[in-house]
Amino acid sequence: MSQLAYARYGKDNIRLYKVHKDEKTGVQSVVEMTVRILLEGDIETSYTEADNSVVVATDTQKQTCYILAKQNPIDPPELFASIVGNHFITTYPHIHAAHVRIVQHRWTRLTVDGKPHPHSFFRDGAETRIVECVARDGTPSSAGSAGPVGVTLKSGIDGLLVLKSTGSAFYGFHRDEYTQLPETWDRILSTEVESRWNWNHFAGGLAEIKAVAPKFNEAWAAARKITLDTFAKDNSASVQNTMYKMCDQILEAVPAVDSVEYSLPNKHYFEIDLSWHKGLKNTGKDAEVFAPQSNPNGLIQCTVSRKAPKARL
Ligand SMILES: O=c1[nH]c(=O)c2[nH]c(=O)[nH]c2[nH]1
Repeated sequence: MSQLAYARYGKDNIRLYKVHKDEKTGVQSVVEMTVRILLEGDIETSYTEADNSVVVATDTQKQTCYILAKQNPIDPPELFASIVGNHFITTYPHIHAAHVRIVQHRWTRLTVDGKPHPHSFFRDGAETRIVECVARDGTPSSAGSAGPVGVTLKSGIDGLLVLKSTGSAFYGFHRDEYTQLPETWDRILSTEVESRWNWNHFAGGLAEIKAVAPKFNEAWAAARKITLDTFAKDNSASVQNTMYKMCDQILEAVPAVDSVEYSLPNKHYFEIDLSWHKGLKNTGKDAEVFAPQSNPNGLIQCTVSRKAPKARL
């Protein structure tokens, strides 16, 4: 008659903050994140037969997250996500996969009287750092997905809002009887960056991830710098071309990453013709006052992977 085709459950929106206190210097460092844990495994009977004996309560998952945060570093978030995921698949024989998503929020150290303040921070924007981790013991779940043993990691950036007031063009695009958009050689370009970089699979699981842990912050810093520098410096022919250049450079900079994804809304700023008012010039090279648009917006996406090596004949 019916069968359970998909089943995952867990705790979402676990808010977590950890402070590191350097007793010698008095300098404190803070990390704040929001965690989602979803478990898969032999949990079908909890849905179909009201059998709660297979349920690791979502409250237990939340408590575990706090305990693991106390016992382990939570930075880099890729490592902490893997520690949490690994815990669930190694502690419970019937749990075969743990999906852990971390959103890390910004707390940037304040500069006061020209010096970094030892314990005060500010939120310098809505940008977040993202980690999506899947830890698997290799056993397929009764109602869920299957995948290789080990840990799969995806890292990224969300909510990084950028704008350039020139240095962007869009011309030469296909024209037909449906086309109204004029070509432009100078436009405003604004987007809210959503990017992801997919790490080579960690078949060695947590031990392998611990061994390369410093790479994750380096990769995040490189991806962020490449994104911002390319956005600023590229004489953009289109969102498509600029985002491809970003992907290409991240693949070059981080050898352990095998693909990079971007999803970029094109946040339009429309020129306003004010010539009806005393002949005011506000279009083309005279454009100064624009109308920012909320929607609709363009949405440009791509995934760029490494070229497969040529097959030998
Ligand atoms: O960079 C752009 N890419 C497009 O595909 C597109 N389409 C559009 O109307 N404006 C733009 N800009």
